[in-house]
Amino acid sequence: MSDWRRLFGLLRPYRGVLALGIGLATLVIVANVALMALAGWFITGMALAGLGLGTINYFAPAAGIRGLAIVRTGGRYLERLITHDATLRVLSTLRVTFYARLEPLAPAGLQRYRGGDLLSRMRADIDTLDNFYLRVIAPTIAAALCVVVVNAFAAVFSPAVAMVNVAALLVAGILLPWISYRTSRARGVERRQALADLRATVADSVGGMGELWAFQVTGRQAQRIRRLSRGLIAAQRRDAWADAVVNAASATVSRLALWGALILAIPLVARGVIGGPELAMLVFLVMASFEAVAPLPAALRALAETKAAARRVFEIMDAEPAVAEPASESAPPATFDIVLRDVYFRYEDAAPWALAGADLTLSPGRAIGLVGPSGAGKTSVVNLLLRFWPYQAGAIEIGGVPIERYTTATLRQWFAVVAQHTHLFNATIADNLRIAAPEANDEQLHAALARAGLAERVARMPRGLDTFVGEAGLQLSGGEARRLAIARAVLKNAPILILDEPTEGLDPASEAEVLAALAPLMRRATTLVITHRPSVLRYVDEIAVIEDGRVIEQINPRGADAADARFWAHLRLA
Ligand SMILES: Nc1ncnc2c1ncn2[C@@H]1O[C@H](COP(=O)(O)OP(=O)(O)OP(=O)(O)O)[C@@H](O)[C@H]1O
Repeated sequence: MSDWRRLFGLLRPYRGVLALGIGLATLVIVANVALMALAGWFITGMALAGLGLGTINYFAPAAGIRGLAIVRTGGRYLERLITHDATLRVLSTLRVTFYARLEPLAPAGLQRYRGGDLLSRMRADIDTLDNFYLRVIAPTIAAALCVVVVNAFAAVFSPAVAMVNVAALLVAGILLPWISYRTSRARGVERRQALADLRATVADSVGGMGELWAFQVTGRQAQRIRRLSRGLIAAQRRDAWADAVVNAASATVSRLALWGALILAIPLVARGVIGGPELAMLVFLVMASFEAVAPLPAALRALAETKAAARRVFEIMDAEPAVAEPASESAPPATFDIVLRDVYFRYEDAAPWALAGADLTLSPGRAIGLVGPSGAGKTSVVNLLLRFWPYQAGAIEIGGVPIERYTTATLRQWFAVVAQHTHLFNATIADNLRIAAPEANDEQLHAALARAGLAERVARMPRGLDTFVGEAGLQLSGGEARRLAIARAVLKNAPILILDEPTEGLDPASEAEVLAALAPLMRRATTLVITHRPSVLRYVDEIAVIEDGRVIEQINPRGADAADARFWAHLRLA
């Protein structure tokens, strides 16, 4: 479906209100033209009456002028109120739909977009789409209707004046805007892209400010931002110039139309076909009628910009999630044992295999430690279990059922994950914990913190559970952030527990506390622990060694030889 049809589709539910908005916009312009024409007629009539060249009843026209002024002001107010309200509704629906489509794309489908770029699409591009109705559709239809009404009225007095006026309006309203559109179309795309690049770079720089200072490259980054900013300003300047030229040309055409009307209408007065007041009325009408086409150059330019924004928004909305959801679900498994059988997986088509024939079995109530060198495929196993990515061959089953038979929402309910890099939201400790259990009361939150060994630390904070953790949890130490993540897992109390380096960043005493807290959870769940630490591996029932995407060995860490240092050396833990 073309982008334009989709944009019209978005407006469809509000078509009644939007049509009313166009009706009001037309009424406002017609009232304005009528006001000017009537004023011209009235002043001339009064002047002639004052010279004794006729009589005039000034009550009716004076009342008409007042009435038209009221219609113009009231109509404009109502039109703005109605159309902006409807447009904002369209945009808020679109924003919600966009987010709903964005969410399932994470993380696989969003890898190639920069965070700032996505934000830009969601905010600025969607905002730009309000142009479609407010700056493109409404003014164009209103202009067309006005040109017909106003010139039909002018034709009653002089068809020739009406024809000249229509021709001038077509030049000012269609030909000039079209030339402007042709020249600005490419620039619209270029400017959107320049703006998105600038936003993404600024967002990136703010996020990585610490690194930029540490490596002393703030100057280089500032230069980059300056360069992008200059590019954007240059594009905006070119637009402003194009605007100025079109506006000047349009003003010239309107003055020529005025002269044309005078040249054609004066002989009519001389021949007695129309009176002096009608001449003034026609001239004012011609002059005022250009108000109808004044927004059209901007409308066509907005069209280019709207199209570019719509493409960027629809690109995300059309992207298919990397993993497909099943049409119907299997019943939940009776047990949560997990089997990976000869699994082959790579992140992209041409990329090397991250898992190449991986086999692994996990049983309920038992913990498996997954060890192996960096890049061996440990995190990839977790990515597949959570269905963040689809795998290319082999099978992964939970309780004997292939994981593809469950929706991602159902499947992920069964997992509690303490990831290597847990994201903490810039919110309170309580908010961060309730991600795992939205209904949990404060008592349950305190209990979970106690089990993660964080209760005392939180109790010492003046605002306790309501303490803000800062951007990405920056106001907590690495160890505290990790324990908060563990408290989340405690709260979720899921049948499958994934621990990715759960004690990284903790001193030996805290590590022992956290492991003691995790031990009861591990006994209840099917547990996979990724770690490099022998201290953690002492808590698992089995160690699986993974290398180059394959599990090459499964060993018992509690066997007799585990007392020997050579056993651990053999695992080559970093
Ligand atoms: N998101 C990704 N996109 C593309 N390739 C990836 C991605 N994540 C990992 N890889 C690649 O897949 C391979 C396996 O990575 P994985 O993260 O599973 O290793 P790992 O054993 O967990 O390593 P580490 O111990 O360093 O975390 C690596 O070659 C890595 O470069």
